[in-house]
Formats: sequence, structure tokens, C-alpha cells
Amino acid sequence: MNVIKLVSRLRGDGVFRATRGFSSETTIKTNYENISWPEPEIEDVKKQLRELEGGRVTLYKDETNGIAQLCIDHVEKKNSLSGKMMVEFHEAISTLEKWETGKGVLLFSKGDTFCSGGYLETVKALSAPEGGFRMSALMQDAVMRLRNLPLISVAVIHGQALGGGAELTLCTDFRLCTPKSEIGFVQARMGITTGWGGGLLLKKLVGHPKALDIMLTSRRLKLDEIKALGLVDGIVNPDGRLNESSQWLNSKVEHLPVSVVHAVKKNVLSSSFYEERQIFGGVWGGPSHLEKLAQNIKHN
Ligand SMILES: CC[C@@H](C(=O)O)C(=O)SCCNC(=O)CCNC(=O)[C@H](O)C(C)(C)COP(=O)(O)OP(=O)(O)OC[C@H]1O[C@@H](n2cnc3c(N)ncnc32)[C@H](O)[C@@H]1OP(=O)(O)O
Repeated sequence: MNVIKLVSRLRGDGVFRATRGFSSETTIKTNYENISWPEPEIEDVKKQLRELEGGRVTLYKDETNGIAQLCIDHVEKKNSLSGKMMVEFHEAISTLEKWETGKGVLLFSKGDTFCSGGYLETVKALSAPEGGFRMSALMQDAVMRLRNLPLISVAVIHGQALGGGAELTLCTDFRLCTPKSEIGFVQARMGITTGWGGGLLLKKLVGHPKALDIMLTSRRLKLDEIKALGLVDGIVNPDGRLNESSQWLNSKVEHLPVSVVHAVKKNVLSSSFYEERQIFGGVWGGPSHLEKLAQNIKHN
């Protein structure tokens, strides 16, 4: 069997950052039942998933404050993600990667549910093992790229975040919750496990034992437990959650130039002193630095 290992680099912070670049002929040997599928080409997966209709994911970039709104909108089906929505989510993140004046992004949903995971019609349409693997490759790519954006990202959680929806709550820098927030890693009860990057992110955020417990029990985490796990960065009201979250995020970035916001985010994502000094060198002596030096700022 032509086995190509998934080239992954264990980052210092414990998050695997898989780097792919193999042609479609490569296969990946998994540890389970000796199954392997060709490493999919993302554009090929998007073409297949785009046909699986339902709902929409929209992106609005506010140029006045550099904060984008990434909205999950499939209210009639509890904001479950259809294949088409997964593609729109991936493409929105590609757009944000090119947004040079962007400072932040809010991931939120309409209605009373953050996201109930994969749209079960799409899940059934992809029920053959390779279908799940290909969908996972697309969503993991999107989640990893959202996480690695130089923008400051916030998940605005209202109502239930289940299955893949629970995984999406972990791919942002911050989480703002309403009193009705619930996070449920229900995958094990569905006979599967996380597939959108959430397993690794959960372990990184709460530690190995707690991540195992949460995923094995599939219990719904209510707000108090989400807080106790250190996963809540603020509370917002259900009806005003978008405005309140926008103000919360804006208060962290409005006083900084884009270059510094991006440098700070890249710094926190970095996993070596080498990376830090490359980022530092990119802003040292830059227009913002020279401007602040000229002002003789006192940090009192
Ligand atoms: C593919 C990724 C995979 C993973 O890696 O985890 C997954 O995410 S698998 C999917 C995991 N998610 C679920 O299993 C959630 C299933 N839904 C529910 O548990 C409940 O619907 C709810 C989310 C707890 C809400 O319950 P309730 O308030 O009682 O509303 P209803 O159940 O009546 O739902 C209203 C409406 O929405 C439809 N719905 C809800 N979730 C999904 C979904 N994930 N896919 C498709 N449709 C969904 C539900 O069927 C109702 O539709 P109608 O019957 O047509 O009104």
C-alpha cells in the first residue's frame, strides 16, 4: 500500500498543524481498521459538497472598524451545516485571509441555536467512509485557517453547539456566551468522534483528561461548566449579542494599527523564539513604532 504519512508538525503549544501538499495519488494510512483514502484535493471536495443544499454562511466585512461578521444561517434546521454551507464557510475564511485591513471576525448564528453540527441530510449523503473523510478534510482546513488568521476571532455562542457545532466554538481566539449557551460533543453518541478539528483543540484548551471525559460522556456542558473549563471570555445578552460582541472585540483592537494587531496574533500563534523575532523584526522601526517613539509615550 502506497502509504504517505501526513506530514504534521507538533507545534510547541501541542496543536498539530498538518501540512499537506501531496498529489491526489497519495494515501493516508490511518490507525483504524487499516482504512486509507486518497488525500483529497480541497477544490474537488468543494465541488462535491457545494451540491448538498441547505442554509447559507454569509460574510460581511465592516471596513469602518475592520471587524467582519461570519454568520451561520440555517435557522429552520437549528443552524446545522449543509455541504453548501461548509463550502461557503471555507470560502469566507479564504476571503478573510486576503483582508489586509481586517482586525477581527465574529463567528455567530441567527436564531436560538449556535450550530447543531452537520446537517443530517448532508451527513447521510456522505455516509460512505470516504465521504466523511473528504468532508473532514475540508472542515479541518477551514478550522485550521480560521484559527491561524492574523485577525482576532470571537465565537458568539447562543443556544446549543452540538457535534461539529461544538467543534466550531473552539476554533476562535475568544468565546462570548449568552446564559443559554450549551456545548455538546455528541459525536461518540452518534458512533463517531470529532472530525472538524475539535478533538485536538479541546485537548489543547482543557487538557487531556477533561477532553477525554467530555468526548466520552457526550454530555451537554452548561454555561457554568463551560466557564469552569476556562472557555468563556465574556457574557452577552441574547438579543443584543452581535452588537455587544462587536463592541467587546472593538474595544481590544480599535486603538491599535492593523499591523500591530496582526503581529500580536501571529506572536501568540508562534511556537518558537525564532518565529517571534521574525514577527518583532517586521514591526520594529515600522511607521507605527516610529510614530509612537516620536510621541514619548508615558505608560502611567
Ligand atoms: C458532520 C459533523 C458531525 C460531527 O463531526 O459531529 C456532526 O455534527 S453529526 C450531527 C450532530 N448533531 C446532532 O445530532 C443534533 C441533532 N439535533 C438535535 O439534537 C435537536 O434538533 C436540537 C438541536 C437539540 C434541537 O432540538 P429542538 O429544539 O427540540 O428542535 P427540533 O429537534 O425539533 O429541531 C428543529 C428542526 O431542526 C432540525 N434539525 C436539528 N438539528 C439538525 C441537524 N443536525 N441536521 C438536520 N436537521 C436538524 C430538526 O430535524 C427539526 O426539523 P423539522 O423536523 O423539519 O422541523
